[in-house]
Amino acid sequence: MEPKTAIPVPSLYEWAGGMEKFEAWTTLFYQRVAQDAMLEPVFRDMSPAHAQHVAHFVAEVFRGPTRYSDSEGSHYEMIHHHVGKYLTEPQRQRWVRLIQDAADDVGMPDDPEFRSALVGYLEWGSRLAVLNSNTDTISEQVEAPMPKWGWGETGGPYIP
Ligand code: HEM
Repeated sequence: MEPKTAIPVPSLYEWAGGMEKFEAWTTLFYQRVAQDAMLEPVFRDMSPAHAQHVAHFVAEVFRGPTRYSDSEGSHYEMIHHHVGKYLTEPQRQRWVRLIQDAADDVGMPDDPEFRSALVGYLEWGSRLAVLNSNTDTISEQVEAPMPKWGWGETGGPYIP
């Protein structure tokens, strides 16, 4: 019997379609945020580079290139952007809803394994953002490493 060849498991970044896909996703999302009655006031003063920075941050967490931490920020700085913003649970839920709709509309992979990992990350990250926003101090170390996210319990995409 032929031994099974091990197929390397792609990173979430690779499976999603690379940086262009992340940038298209967050660009569409923040265009919609700017038109959303609940979230527009929260993001009214965001920088023109905001959508790109969030794309590069999540791409790096999903094991893509280290563009965010090389030149745009760090995990500590990302947390710092949320501190003292006093975000609410309804705002978080709206953020999660809109970013998932944008994932559908830019054609992010919709297989169960990828979406399980994506939703898990968005729930985790958005809840931390709300927690951090409701304090005025950061307990995280300045040199804290970027988080890393993987496939979780499913272990990888379904490859027949
Ligand atoms: C996985 C979840 C999240 C990630 C990865 C994330 C990431 C980021 C990053 C990278 C920045 C800095 C952007 C820049 O450099 O311009 C930022 C800023 C910010 N985020 Fe988040 N964020 C998340 C969740 C949320 C949620 C749920 C909210 C609100 C409901 C929120 C509100 C904000 C605000 C208000 C800023 C500052 C905008 C400004 O510059 O005025 N974030 N976030």
